[in-house]
Amino acid sequence: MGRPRLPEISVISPGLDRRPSTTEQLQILKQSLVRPGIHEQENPEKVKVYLRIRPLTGNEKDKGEEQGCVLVQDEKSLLLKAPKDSQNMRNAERGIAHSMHKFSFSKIFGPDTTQQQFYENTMKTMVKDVLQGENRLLYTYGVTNSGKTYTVQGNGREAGLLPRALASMFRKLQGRLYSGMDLKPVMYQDIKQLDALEMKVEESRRNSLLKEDDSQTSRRDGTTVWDSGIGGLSSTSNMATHLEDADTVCLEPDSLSNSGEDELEDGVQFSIWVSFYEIYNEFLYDLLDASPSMQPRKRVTLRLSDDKQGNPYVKELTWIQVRNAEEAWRVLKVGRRNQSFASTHLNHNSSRSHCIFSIRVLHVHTENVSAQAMRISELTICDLAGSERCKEQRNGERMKEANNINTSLLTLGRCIAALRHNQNNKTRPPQVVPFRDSKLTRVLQGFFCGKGTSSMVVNINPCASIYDETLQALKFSAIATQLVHGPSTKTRVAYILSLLREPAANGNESSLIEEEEEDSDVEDGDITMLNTEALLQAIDVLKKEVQRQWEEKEVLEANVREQVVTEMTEIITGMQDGFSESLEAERALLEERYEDKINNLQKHLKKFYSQELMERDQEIEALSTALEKLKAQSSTMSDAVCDPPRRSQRRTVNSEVSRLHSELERCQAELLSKTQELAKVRAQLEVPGSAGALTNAADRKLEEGQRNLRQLRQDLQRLGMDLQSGERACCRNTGGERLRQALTTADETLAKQDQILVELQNNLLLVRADLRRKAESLSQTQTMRPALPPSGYASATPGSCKKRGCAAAATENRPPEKRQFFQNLFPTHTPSRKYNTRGAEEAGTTPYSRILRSRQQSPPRSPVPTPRGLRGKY
Ligand SMILES: Nc1ncnc2c1ncn2[C@@H]1O[C@H](COP(=O)(O)OP(=O)(O)OP(=O)(O)O)[C@@H](O)[C@H]1O
Repeated sequence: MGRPRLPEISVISPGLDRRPSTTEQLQILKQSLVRPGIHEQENPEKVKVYLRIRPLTGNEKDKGEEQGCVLVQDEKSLLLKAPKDSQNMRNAERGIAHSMHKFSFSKIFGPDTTQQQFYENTMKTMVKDVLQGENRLLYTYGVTNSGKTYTVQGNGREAGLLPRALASMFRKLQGRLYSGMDLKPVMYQDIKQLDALEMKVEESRRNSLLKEDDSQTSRRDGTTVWDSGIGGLSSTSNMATHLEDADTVCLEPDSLSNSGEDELEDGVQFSIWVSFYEIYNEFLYDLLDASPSMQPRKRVTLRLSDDKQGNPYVKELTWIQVRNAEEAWRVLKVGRRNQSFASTHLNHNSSRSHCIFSIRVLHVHTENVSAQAMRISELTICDLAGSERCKEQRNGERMKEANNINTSLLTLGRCIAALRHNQNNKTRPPQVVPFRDSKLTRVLQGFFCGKGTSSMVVNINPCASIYDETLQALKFSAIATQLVHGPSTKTRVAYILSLLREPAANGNESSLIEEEEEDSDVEDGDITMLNTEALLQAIDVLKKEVQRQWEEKEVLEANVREQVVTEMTEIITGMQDGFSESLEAERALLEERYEDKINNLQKHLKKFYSQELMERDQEIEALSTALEKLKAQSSTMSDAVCDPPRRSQRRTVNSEVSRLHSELERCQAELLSKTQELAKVRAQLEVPGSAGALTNAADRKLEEGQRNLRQLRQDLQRLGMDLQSGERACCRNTGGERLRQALTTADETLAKQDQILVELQNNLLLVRADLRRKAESLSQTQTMRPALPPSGYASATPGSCKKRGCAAAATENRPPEKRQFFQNLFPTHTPSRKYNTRGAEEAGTTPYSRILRSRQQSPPRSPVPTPRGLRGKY
């Protein structure tokens, strides 16, 4: 079953709507007693969180970004509705998130709000408070491209909060400015009395900075390259920023209408000093430390330090005394040029650093100009870098920046959450506020620890495509809306002491720290006032606290891991589904495409073959008509013309065939006679006494036989040719099956003759081998019989041997010659060869072979070779 359904709307910041607790009510009462009139304000101690919605650009509207996901319900409530393509909507569909979120703010400013209206409703009071000696911080928070820089610095003649604040401040201080330069703010909030030389240095620093502004203004198109000093990477600041459009701030008259004369303390003059620095990749850079050189140079990083009271301050930060709003504006412009900008996928001129512009006001009593008698107040405006999803960054440097930005913003969020926890849970041990975990929170720490108050401006961009990021930013700000400006937050020592006083926490009923000590120096950080035992116990308590926090973090980590795994699994499942869907679609598409192809092919083949069939039918038809015609012609000619010549031809063939047969028989007879002669010779050879003579005779006979054989072969060849010509003649005159059959028969006969010849040849070979044996035995006999007359034998034996050798050589050479002859005669006719292989078995069975065998008994006949031409022809 699915998860339990969540309510449709989540109310993220209930803090604004809840009634203040009794303690808070008491505090408010106390405050109202100290500062009369404050009770009239609504929740005066609550941290102000303003929301500003920027208008959509024409381009964004064209892209369909306007989907009504940001709805202003009234001046304090905002409703976010997840657009359909957002991750939030997907989560809502799975039942793990809400699709609508309601947020409450101190005040909401819609897209139509002008810069002046925004200033009047936010910063105007802060300027007044600062001039009355208070410390104020305003910081902007939001996704990149949501309008933070526009809100703080402005755009062209649409001056933002900062120039307006400067202008307003100088307007209020008209006639009340301290002209001397001998007092300078240093460290956290101290004042230093300068000597003549130092004053000179300060003077020249200011002048060189203002001169630089002049020179930069004159070459506005150039680009300064700064070496950020981090990994040798440079950050380039484009001078043609939107601030450059306005050399002077254009402020509407009514915003300056109020002179602050009546609000300012009597007998006090004011000296205004400004500083401008940025936190880029967790390094601090002085933006007013500009030298006139145009060469790229390594920027010097600033260090953070703590004063004696543990208040953090930026060491060696440049402070410039400004005498009017214009000078302040020029200083701001110089600093702005040195700021780290880069083009992100959302904002082509995105601030990649947190920039902090501070105005310190020295309240100088005209009667007593010593540093000790001074008061100092500060207005700090912080333009935070935009939070952006790291995965959107395609560039390594941008990714690193985004990481650092997100880390410091996360730390800020943790600090705010811890502060809220401490404020809301007064009975429980307080949490350590992790100010030290990032540079940003460290430099802003004072404003969160009761040394001043802070206000937050949340900028949002109503584009549907960045809805998820906007939602995160608003959730972040929702925590801040629950903060109240409490008294000074406890220092670490005070925190330890609070742990020691907590009997339930350390299990020790008798607290080691006496209540009386609470307001003593210990509370302010002097830990040496404690005795050793107390310190040891403090260590134990701290160990336990560390252990507790460790366990808490482990649980948190496990939860986060589980959430990440769940989310990743969902993403992977989503991806899998997507892939299988696209695979299915692809398969369907391919199937469809191939089906189409097959159909096409079938159609074409069908067409092709039907055409082919048609053509064949036509051909058959034409051939049958031609055949019919031929038949008709042949039938008409059969009786009258064809008969006599056919009969005569047949006669000619028959006579030719019989002639050939007789010739063949003659050859065979001759061969037989030779064989007989050979046999006789063999018989003679068997008589040892007359061996030499017999061998000679046999040799002679053999020679003769060879000659005859050659003659026979020639005859056979001739006969073949004759037969071929006879066949040709037959073919010319007779067409028809019968002639072909006759020729085939003749062919077969000839093949058989051929076989017989082969057999004869084999016989001859045997005879020769026999003769050779005889000759050897004869030569042996001769060696054994020395009495024989040497002349006859000596002349006869070698000669005969020689002859025999020659004859043997000649006979050995014959078969291949003969084979060659037959092969030449029937080069391609396989049936004859087949016949040769099968001849042995068929010779005894076919009637013709029987005849042949009988012929071998009778006088030999000459074999008839098969004419090559005829074989080729048929
Ligand atoms: N209220 C507004 N009215 C008109 N234009 C605005 C408003 N707010 C912002 N813009 C315009 O929107 C664009 C982005 O604004 P801006 O540079 O101030 O965003 P950002 O939040 O500072 O971005 P980043 O964090 O990346 O620096 C600018 O062109 C700016 O002029």
